[in-house]
Amino acid sequence: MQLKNLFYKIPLLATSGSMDTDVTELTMDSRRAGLGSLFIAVRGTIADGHSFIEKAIQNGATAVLCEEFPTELNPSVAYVRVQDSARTMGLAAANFYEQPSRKLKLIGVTGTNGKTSVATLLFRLFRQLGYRCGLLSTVQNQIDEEVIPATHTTPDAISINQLLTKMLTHGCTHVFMEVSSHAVVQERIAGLTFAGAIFTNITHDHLDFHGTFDNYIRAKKGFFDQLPATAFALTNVDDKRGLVMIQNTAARKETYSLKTLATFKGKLVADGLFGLHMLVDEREVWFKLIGKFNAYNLLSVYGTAVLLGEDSTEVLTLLSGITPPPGRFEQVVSDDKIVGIVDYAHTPDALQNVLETINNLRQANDRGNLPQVITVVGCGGNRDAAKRPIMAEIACRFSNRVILTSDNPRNEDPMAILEQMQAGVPPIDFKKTVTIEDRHEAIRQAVAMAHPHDIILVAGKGHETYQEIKGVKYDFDDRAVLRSTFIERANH
Ligand SMILES: CC(=O)N[C@H]1[C@@H](OP(=O)(O)OP(=O)(O)OC[C@H]2O[C@@H](n3ccc(=O)[nH]c3=O)[C@H](O)[C@@H]2O)O[C@H](CO)[C@@H](O)[C@@H]1O[C@H](C)C(=O)N[C@@H](C)C(=O)N[C@H](CCC(=O)O)C(=O)O
Ligand SMILES: Nc1ncnc2c1ncn2[C@@H]1O[C@H](COP(=O)(O)OP(=O)(O)OP(=O)(O)O)[C@@H](O)[C@H]1O
Ligand SMILES: N[C@H](CCC[C@H](N)C(=O)O)C(=O)O
Ligand SMILES: [Mg+2]
Repeated sequence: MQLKNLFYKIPLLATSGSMDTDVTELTMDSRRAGLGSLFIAVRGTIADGHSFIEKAIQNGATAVLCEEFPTELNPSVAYVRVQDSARTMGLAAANFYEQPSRKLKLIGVTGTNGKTSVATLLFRLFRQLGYRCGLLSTVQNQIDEEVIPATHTTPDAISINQLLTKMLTHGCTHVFMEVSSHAVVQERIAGLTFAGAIFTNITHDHLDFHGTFDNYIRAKKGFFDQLPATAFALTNVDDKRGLVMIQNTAARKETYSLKTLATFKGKLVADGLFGLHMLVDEREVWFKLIGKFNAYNLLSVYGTAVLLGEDSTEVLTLLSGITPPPGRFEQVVSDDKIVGIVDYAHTPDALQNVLETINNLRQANDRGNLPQVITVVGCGGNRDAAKRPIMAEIACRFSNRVILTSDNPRNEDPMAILEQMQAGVPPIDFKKTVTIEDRHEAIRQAVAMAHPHDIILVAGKGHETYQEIKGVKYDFDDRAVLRSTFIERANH
């Protein structure tokens, strides 16, 4: 595609060289530039893409998109200067791939918790309704049957447009994607045309990246502010910030609630290990998902399907048979009936929700004793440090025993993270808390502490199959470790 077509309707500040230059691919990484590439220089959190312009040209880039021209311009290269190269990258990627998001129904899900759950439920529901669908999620990307590993919750703008194009080629009509707050701030969704957007909730997370809670709210709201008038914006009005999200959107405003009047109204009748018993728009339904938070997820999925024109009865019938995504309240039970629960709760709110759910589900034995709740939990390195003591305190408040351990320490010292967690343990709970850096050993100890019918919550990693330490991803799967430890126990 010629540069001038690539920048169709995109405001440019200056150009140098020929706008007829042919561009064969887009890249924001000089190491990936090849012959005919347009290299997009983005200012990142660690490096400044502008310092790699020369490298990209050496690797074959024939055009450069940047916010500042290099002091020396190469006469055989075309340069384009813009106000914001990350945003322009999104707009240009949409032009380059001929606006794939406009050719299908793209639904974005944002919120601190529940994005993967809602996007995956929608994907599964719409496949059962007979559509070919795409999914962009933390767990994996999917083009109908085909699974493509995910590196991010929301990929970069070039990858999104490439994936959408592939989805179109495979005949997909609906795509469900998670929109992380990082993605909004870094303009990974610029240039996409959404048919609908969903807000789940907002609580403490990622303050390392956003600085303040207000900035974090603004980031999420930024998604709704960008929506076109043709889209719908479906928000959870039971969340304190639910209405703030849609305050300035041009999209059609729709709401869901378990507590108050809303476009889609639900009521929780009962929840237990069987799942959820709800009234949805006055109709009685049983779902297989566990925990009150999933009542919200299901209601938003139902609302979205109805807003997309699906028959409400068929939607409820299909939804009642749907199972949760991997690593979300996933149960691994030992032969002697110790209940292991692996859950991706990695924020204070999610941890509290999942532990409250577990506490509500506990049933006393014949002698009137309640089973113990043993929680194994850690907090990620190079991520929000403020949540560490809070999560430790929550684990203590809702558990009989707590084992603090590692969860992707990344480039931080694992013991330093654990010390920050320990700072949140109230003195009264010192006795029931231990710290075991090695996650495998931590799970082993939890199993050793457990009696039949006790519940072991292993929180934070869910579907993850690795433990990331100093840039290396070691194989690690909470579910597999629980299973093998249960077998070891049975053999002793
Ligand atoms: C903090 C963060 O979001 N970082 C993302 C960001 O990287 P960055 O700003 O650090 O990039 P950088 O290393 O400073 O480099 C700046 C630019 O120079 C370029 N470069 C760099 C080196 C070189 O030799 N040549 C070159 O061209 C880079 O390609 C980049 O364009 O832009 C990159 C490209 O899009 C992302 O891969 C990267 O995600 C990192 C790996 C990451 O871990 N991100 C996490 C925090 C994240 O985004 N998480 C959210 C989910 C959160 C949630 O769900 O709760 C997500 O959407 O996944
Ligand atoms: N609607 C919800 N409200 C609160 N907590 C939830 C909700 N849905 C799921 N959770 C909890 O949060 C955890 C993560 O859920 P999920 O993976 O769906 O969230 P996410 O928003 O995709 O997370 P991430 O930011 O890592 O992509 C679940 O394992 C569960 O414990
Ligand atoms: N999408 C989140 C996932 C956190 C999962 C947890 N296991 C961790 O590594 O902190 C992030 O990248 O911050
Ligand atoms: Mg997710």
